[in-house]
Amino acid sequence: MRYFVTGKQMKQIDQDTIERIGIPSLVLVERAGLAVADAVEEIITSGHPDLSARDKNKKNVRILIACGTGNNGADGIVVGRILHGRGYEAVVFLGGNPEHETEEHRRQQKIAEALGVTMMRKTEDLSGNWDVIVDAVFGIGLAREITGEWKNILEQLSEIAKRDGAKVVATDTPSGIHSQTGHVMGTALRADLTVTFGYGKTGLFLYPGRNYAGKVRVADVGFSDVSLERVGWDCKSLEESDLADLPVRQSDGNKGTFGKVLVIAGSRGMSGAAYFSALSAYRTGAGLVKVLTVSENRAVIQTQLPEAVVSVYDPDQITAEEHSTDFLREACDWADVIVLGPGLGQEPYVEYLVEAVLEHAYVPMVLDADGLNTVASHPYLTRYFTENIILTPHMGEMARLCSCPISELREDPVQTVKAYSSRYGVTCVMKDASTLIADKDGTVWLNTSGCSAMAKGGSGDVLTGIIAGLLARGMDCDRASAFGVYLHGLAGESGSAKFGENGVLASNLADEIAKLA
Ligand SMILES: NC(=O)C1=CN([C@@H]2O[C@H](COP(=O)(O)OP(=O)(O)OC[C@H]3O[C@@H](n4cnc5c(N)ncnc54)[C@H](OP(=O)(O)O)[C@@H]3O)[C@@H](O)[C@H]2O)[C@@H](O)CC1
Ligand SMILES: Nc1ncnc2c1ncn2[C@@H]1O[C@H](COP(=O)(O)OP(=O)(O)O)[C@@H](O)[C@H]1O
Ligand SMILES: [K+]
Repeated sequence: MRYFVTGKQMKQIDQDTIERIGIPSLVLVERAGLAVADAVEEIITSGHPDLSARDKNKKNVRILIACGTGNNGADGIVVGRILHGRGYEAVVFLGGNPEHETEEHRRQQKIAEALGVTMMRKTEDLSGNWDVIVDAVFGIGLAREITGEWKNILEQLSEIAKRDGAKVVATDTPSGIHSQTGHVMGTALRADLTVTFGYGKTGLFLYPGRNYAGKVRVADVGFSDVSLERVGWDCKSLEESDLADLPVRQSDGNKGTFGKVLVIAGSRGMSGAAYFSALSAYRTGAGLVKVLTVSENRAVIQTQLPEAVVSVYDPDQITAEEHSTDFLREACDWADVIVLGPGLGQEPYVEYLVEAVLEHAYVPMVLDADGLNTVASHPYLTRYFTENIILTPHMGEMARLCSCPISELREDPVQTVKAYSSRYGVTCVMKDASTLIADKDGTVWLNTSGCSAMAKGGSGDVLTGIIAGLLARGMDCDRASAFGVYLHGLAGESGSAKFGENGVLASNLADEIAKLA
């Protein structure tokens, strides 16, 4: 498990470390600079064939370290000094108003001067045929939109990096990226690698920040989890080692042991969504899957997925009259887990169907797609929400549920998803390129697996089935959601390795999940 923090929380952790624990600020700055210098040297000696060839003559390797006036800049001066000491042609550029420089910054300048490190303050032309540019302009202290001189400098560095083919290594955060939201604050410098200190910053894993950060490495520079516990964190994130926590399949289990999933999905002319959800629930390990759909879909589902039990209804018989939905009550009583919504459509009968299921279901339920759209257009249905419900909206559906534009949801996505789930006491999976999951207790999980291969029709239906399969295997709503999203992303990555990022189909995701879950 990894923990991500906001810039504000990281500042408090800095403070706690310095003031309560007693590690001097300058020691942290030294270790931060060392971690970046090591990363730069790794790129020089291994990552780049041209550079490793010239490694024999390190003086020919040209490194520009661009420093701001805060402690991010202080880290940068340390990077310059260490690389200078190791024999590289390291040039430290000091930008901004010297009067704003921090104490650590000034101390590091003195040390660098004493060791003969090349430092310059010119801003008009930073060209220099650089092999590596180290970005130490702004870290977690970035407080507002970047304008004026700094905007020019960052844009210049961007151009130079492109022109020279230089690798860019960001110190703590790519300058210009907001460490909490991932927003570009006026302009930002795109990195190949970001070496961030202590804990991942949420903004490095949310788009567009995730694109600017490149590969992210979290370096241990001396912070302790004691401070993290005192200060708190923003969100957590699963990693591969957490998969060991997936429920073990009992060797003496039967299909009842592994749970019965009821998939209420599909409409006239729309059977695919029901199929993908049902298939994925089976592929994730559910014992028995029943599809409840319109009569027209019976033949096609039975042919595509003979392993599923198929039960059908005539939509014309579903009305506001209570007894018209009695069959749904019986179906709900049978299930251990319910999936409600994929491909249901928006005809008027769907409102009665969704209401009846929400009212009569007492087991964990994944509410997706048209189930969500129905709730969005009939908000009174939220009165049936319980802690057993997982909502899986993509950003468009979330915008409908919250009655606000997507741009507003993205202003602070972690707060958006957290506010929704705590308002309604549900688990909310807000699907995006970086999916966020919030549980009713206010914990937010940020997913880092997956790739753009998953941006394709049917992919969301597969996720719904995966979460249902994990619920059927006995996981609780929060963990089934977080693990389901993580596994779904891993399936996307392994599907993409096989079929290429353009060629993956939803059915491939369902197949890949079989090996992962
Ligand atoms: N001991 C520690 O504290 C440790 C800190 N560490 C490192 O320090 C970093 C945090 O340092 P920090 O707090 O000094 O902030 P930083 O990111 O350098 O930026 C602040 C400067 O930028 C300026 N500024 C901000 N926004 C601006 C804008 N839009 N446009 C223009 N200027 C703007 C702001 O100016 P001001 O607002 O004062 O005018 C100020 O001068 C952290 O990311 C990590 O790298 C590690 O070494 C571990 C130990
Ligand atoms: N660029 C991306 N990177 C990672 N995951 C993505 C990306 N684009 C989409 N996804 C994932 O793919 C799924 C798409 O779901 P959804 O939009 O509901 O699809 P559908 O309705 O077609 O089934 C979501 O889980 C989403 O997080
Ligand atoms: K930076």
